[in-house]
Amino acid sequence: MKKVGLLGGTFNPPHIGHLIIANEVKHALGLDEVRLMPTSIPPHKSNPTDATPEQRLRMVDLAVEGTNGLSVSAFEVEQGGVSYTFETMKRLKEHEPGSDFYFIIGGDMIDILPNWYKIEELVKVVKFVGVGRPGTIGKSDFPIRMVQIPEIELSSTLIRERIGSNGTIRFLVPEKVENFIRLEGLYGNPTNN
Ligand SMILES: Nc1ncnc2c1ncn2[C@@H]1O[C@H](COP(=O)(O)OP(=O)(O)OP(=O)(O)O)[C@@H](O)[C@H]1O
Ligand SMILES: O=C(O)c1ccc[n+]([C@@H]2O[C@H](COP(=O)([O-])O)[C@@H](O)[C@H]2O)c1
Repeated sequence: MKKVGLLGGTFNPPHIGHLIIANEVKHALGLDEVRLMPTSIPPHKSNPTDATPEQRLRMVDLAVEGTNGLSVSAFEVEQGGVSYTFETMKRLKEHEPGSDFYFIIGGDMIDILPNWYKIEELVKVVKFVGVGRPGTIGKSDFPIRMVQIPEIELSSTLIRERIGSNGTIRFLVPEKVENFIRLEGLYGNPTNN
């Protein structure tokens, strides 16, 4: 079986924290690849109005460009609607019966896992892999394999706030993502710092 990691997220925008997580888990668990998979409509947060699903997908594409073993999955964006992980995994497993999926989540998601759609059934069809995140508890009664990573206090929220206040986002997002944000004029005032 091919060992495939999935890092689902809103990626509004993707930041280096996402890349660190994906790469650390890939190496720690010896996965064949990790796919970053942007949601269409995220289930547990308000639907972003500042970037379209296609723009978020494009930014993830740029973020993984040239990386070894990291790629992007357009599966949820193409499906449309609310991206419930249970539904996604059911369909993905049908598409790829030869793959074993590892769904990667950060501490904030671990904390709200009991509220996920059909979680009791979901934990039976997918292996959850957890990573710590500053400011979260990151513990669960559900089976989650924890991977130790160098934790980073970085979020898409911080990136959006920095751009909005004309602050620097240099090194916090891949250079190509920053260029795209500026070109498209996303998140308010594109920074020149
Ligand atoms: N700094 C981080 N440390 C650990 N996990 C993270 C980090 N940033 C994001 N994640 C995890 O990556 C996945 C996708 O995150 P998402 O795209 O929602 O980014 P975010 O930074 O949490 O966004 P926002 O600030 O808009 O809520 C989630 O499982 C989240 O827990
Ligand atoms: O299926 C659910 O109920 C569910 C609830 C919250 C989050 N998720 C998934 O977890 C991933 C990270 O979510 P988010 O909100 O941090 O972008 C993303 O792939 C979501 O679809 C899934």
